Amino acid sequence: MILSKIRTAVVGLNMGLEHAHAYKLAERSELRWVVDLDEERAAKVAEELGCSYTTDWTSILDDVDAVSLCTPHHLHAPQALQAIAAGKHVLLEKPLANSEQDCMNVIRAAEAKNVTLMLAFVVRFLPAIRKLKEAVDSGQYGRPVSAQGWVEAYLNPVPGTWFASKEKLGGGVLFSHGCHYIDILLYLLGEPARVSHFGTRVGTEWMEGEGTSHGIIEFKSGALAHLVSSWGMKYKKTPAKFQLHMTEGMLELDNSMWKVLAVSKSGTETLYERPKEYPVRPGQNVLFEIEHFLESIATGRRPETDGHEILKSHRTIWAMYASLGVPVNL
Ligand SMILES: NC(=O)C1=CN([C@@H]2O[C@H](COP(=O)(O)OP(=O)(O)OC[C@H]3O[C@@H](n4cnc5c(N)ncnc54)[C@H](OP(=O)(O)O)[C@@H]3O)[C@@H](O)[C@H]2O)C=CC1
Ligand SMILES: O=C1CO[C@H](CO)[C@@H](O)[C@@H]1O
Repeated sequence: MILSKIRTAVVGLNMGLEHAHAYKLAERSELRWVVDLDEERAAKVAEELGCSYTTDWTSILDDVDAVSLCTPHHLHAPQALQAIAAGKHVLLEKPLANSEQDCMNVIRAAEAKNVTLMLAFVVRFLPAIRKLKEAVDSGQYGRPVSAQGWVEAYLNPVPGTWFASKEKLGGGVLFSHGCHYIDILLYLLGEPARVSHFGTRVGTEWMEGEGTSHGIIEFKSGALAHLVSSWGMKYKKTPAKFQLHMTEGMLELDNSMWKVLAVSKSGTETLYERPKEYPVRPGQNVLFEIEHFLESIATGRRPETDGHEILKSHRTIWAMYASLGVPVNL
């Protein structure tokens, strides 16, 4: 079905604030509602963006075509199922759900209702990541040998919240934050073959899941990847976010995620840098994924980060957790 303007709503207004700004920027969307349990917050955002607000997201389903769910992880599956049952297209913040069974339930429900289900893996849609993919696939730099990624941050302790609960978060920092780079690694390097993982709570004892994670993936191609994810690195400032060493060169993503360098026998080349038309403004980073979601709805095409695609990277993480440092065959 081709809709002229897709009527949208955003539920949960912390990360969801970015979605709301992006829906406001996107031509295909008419942002109609913002929803948060905190009425004052919802009212403030609604006033800024010129839409309606409520604290009860289920009351607006008749008035929208699509909804972004930007709520705590343990609510993703039940809320997605409810929105899908009402025939709404869903852009779900990561993760899809905290268990494989819940993931499958959401995927099957969306297929049965013939609605678009997309996972909001914002990093995947950044132009720099597209450029990295193009460079890897071009063959110009040879074959992937070794990738290193760093997802290092410091999270102010929030004990007693859903973030601190392993059950509600669905794991630790790897599942909640490193997941972006597990997705990128699979996107760039293909099918994983074996994984291994260590996690620690040292320095992040306020949370039940691991606050620092070291994971290794061996790909079917033979390439290796090492990902460090952490919410406990108060003083670390990495110059690079991601490096991929190839047989004929090296590709590097900088910490802003808006610059890609290539090093090869012909020297160092900037493959991509943030252009002037992408100023830093609220909603800009997620605009690419929001536009992909709206286009998928309008055209009926499968979104790139649909449930099946994302379940592959969730399974990789679950296998890493199961490995406890010992390689586990996937
Ligand atoms: N891709 C990215 O870069 C990021 C993604 N995220 C993802 O976004 C999602 C939300 O995370 P985050 O924003 O950090 O979480 P927060 O807990 O900070 O914000 C969630 C918001 O949702 C509200 N909320 C909770 N339940 C409901 C409900 N039933 N109806 C309406 N509003 C509700 C909360 O209200 P209240 O506080 O009153 O409970 C809160 O304002 C997660 O899936 C997370 O993984 C988060 C950060 C970055
Ligand atoms: O990328 C991200 C940034 O950090 C958040 C936590 O503060 C994560 O949940 C999120 O996925």
